[in-house]
Amino acid sequence: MRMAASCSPHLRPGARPSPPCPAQHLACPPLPPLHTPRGACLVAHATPAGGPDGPAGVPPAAAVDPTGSAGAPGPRRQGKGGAAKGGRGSGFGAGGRGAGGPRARGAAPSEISAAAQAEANALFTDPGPGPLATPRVGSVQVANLEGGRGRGLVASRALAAGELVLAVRPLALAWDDSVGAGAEGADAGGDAAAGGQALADAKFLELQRQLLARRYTTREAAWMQTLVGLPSPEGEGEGAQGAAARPQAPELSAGAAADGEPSLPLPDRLRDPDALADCVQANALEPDGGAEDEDAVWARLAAAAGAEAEAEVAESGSDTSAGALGPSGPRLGPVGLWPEAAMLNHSCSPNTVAYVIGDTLFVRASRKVSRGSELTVSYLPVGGGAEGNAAAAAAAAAGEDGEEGAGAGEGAWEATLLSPLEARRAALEDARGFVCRCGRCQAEEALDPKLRALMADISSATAALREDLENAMSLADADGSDGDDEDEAEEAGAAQSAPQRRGGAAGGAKGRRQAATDEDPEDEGEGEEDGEPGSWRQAVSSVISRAGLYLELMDAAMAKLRLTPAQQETAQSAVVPLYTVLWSAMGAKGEIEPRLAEVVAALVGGVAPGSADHLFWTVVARETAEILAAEEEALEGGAMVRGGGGFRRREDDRVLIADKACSAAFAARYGPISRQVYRSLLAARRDREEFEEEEGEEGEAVEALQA
Ligand SMILES: C[S@@+](CC[C@H](N)C(=O)[O-])C[C@H]1O[C@@H](n2cnc3c(N)ncnc32)[C@H](O)[C@@H]1O
Repeated sequence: MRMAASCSPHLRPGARPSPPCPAQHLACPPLPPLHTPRGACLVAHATPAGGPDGPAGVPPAAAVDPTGSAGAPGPRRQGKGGAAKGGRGSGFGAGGRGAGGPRARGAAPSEISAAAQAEANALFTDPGPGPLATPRVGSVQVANLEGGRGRGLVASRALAAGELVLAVRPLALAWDDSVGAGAEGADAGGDAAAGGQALADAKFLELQRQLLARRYTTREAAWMQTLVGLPSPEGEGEGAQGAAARPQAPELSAGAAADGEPSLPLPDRLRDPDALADCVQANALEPDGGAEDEDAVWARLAAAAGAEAEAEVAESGSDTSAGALGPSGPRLGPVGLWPEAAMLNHSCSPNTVAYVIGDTLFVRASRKVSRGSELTVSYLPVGGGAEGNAAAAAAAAAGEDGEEGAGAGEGAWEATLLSPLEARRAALEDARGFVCRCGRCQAEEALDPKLRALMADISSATAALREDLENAMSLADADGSDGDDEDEAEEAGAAQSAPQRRGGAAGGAKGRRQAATDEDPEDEGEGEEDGEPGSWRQAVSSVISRAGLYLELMDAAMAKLRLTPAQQETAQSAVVPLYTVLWSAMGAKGEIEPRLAEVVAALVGGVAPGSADHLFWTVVARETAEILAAEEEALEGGAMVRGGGGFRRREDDRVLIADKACSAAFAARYGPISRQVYRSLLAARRDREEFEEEEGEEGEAVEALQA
């Protein structure tokens, strides 16, 4: 069933209502069957505890031997196939109720919750190294898994979304800026993909150099002994037999302080260059988001600046330790070897999120995980449009083209979690030498071949549509600079939000708010909608129409089939990139479809909850809902609905729902942060976006003057 397509109002306080939408108006795309008028899935699209891999890809507790010795495989637990009660989004209210949260024997739940919240808040409010200084290991252990995946991390008790799994230090860590030569290579020739590969290669070499050069404690050396390498071309070493023969991993503990002096060299088996390269390739992790965690870094810098100001007022001249974070925001492109995290296997629908702050890798459960279930991380980027934002913003600040910046950061991976099965498998096989057998891959493998073919078609069509949209926007820029159609081009520029200009697929709400405010009601005639043949507006409209047609096709194909929830989710995630192109195209025309942002947020959150991309889209959906509410209020005071013992405006409900989804995404990534911290993170994001846009405009003005 499809929700009634709604028209995209032109958002401008005081504007007249948009004309009714003609039935065939493809700017109002069919939304996926998951998002029916029931709509509940937008905030609580349930996934079985432990994520989609719970029933399909993770051995049941009986098949996991938490002592580390291989156990006889037990019967596979079947997923219920239905929606788990209180799925994602329902377990974390602001203030960290944390029903399944940490419980220490004898301690009252409220005290634990307060402690968990204080710890989560400290990451954003403590000006010093605080939460970064002490490595920690949550309720997890290494276990031998069935299915040729070797060892993995399993939950030693039920975990709530947002619970800390690991906060650990690396044995080697490289950044974009730590490989000057590689970065130069990346710039050379202007080929973003080749540049991205050169940069990735330089960082992998840098990791090997660091591992060879450093000294190890006994425990660190034991970790290095146990890490796997890539399977040999002859197929020896890894796979089912190799997996059974892997040495037992050292105790998973944060007791690094008791390790003694690092005095040992790299273990002999890794002094062979091929073995070392294979080990790094199999175990290095590129944390989520393509940069140091942006929210945490900016919040910690602000906290440090506040502390410094206070100290100055008190004339104490105290050291705030802010220098450890670097003076200018997040560092880009981390890739590192965190040995404890190297026990995490990959899933295309992971149940943890891993991000880096300073050199500490934080891994948090991003869904509920049942006791004995495997914890998984994604080795692939999410691909929802948020990756590379920091890179592109930095490039823009340095006066470079944001899109190239993003491309350079992403070039190493050709597939993302939002690519179809074949592309994900090929990428993992190429880069990591294994065939992914996660729950999502298995669900997708079992899909009707015709549906899979359509998903593949849509994936290639999306790339073409994205290119067409980029060309249309260049046309708009050219029109503007020619002075022929300056207002339109300006509007198009404003309608593309900062993330979109940076090369992300998304158009944020703020840009459209700007476009809507700038728009003159008298300019709204149908004739101007699509412009003259060959105009950028017509090209954008064509992108919207074609995207709409593909969505219709997908909708029709899915309606014919009886899909399990896991199959439905994986099929729909394949159209997310198409939705993001559609969103950008509509944004370019100053149009807004709030359901579209909600759907993308929900689908990205279904695949990779707590990821930078998930947060990004929930923020966009929330801002969009706010804009809509403001618009409704300006127009007519808003439609009133009964509820909560009185009447409320319907649009306020939409804001509440979007806010709930957004705060759940933040809680999945950062733990049970307080409402106050959540709000300040949102405000800081908005400030940064505005600042970056201003910087961009200033940069353009300077360029124009220079020209
Ligand atoms: C970083 S290690 C993870 C820990 C590893 N299982 C071990 O025993 O050391 C990466 C290796 O785990 C295996 N692996 C990880 N995710 C997998 C998946 N989804 N499907 C199959 N094998 C996987 C592959 O052999 C891969 O090279």
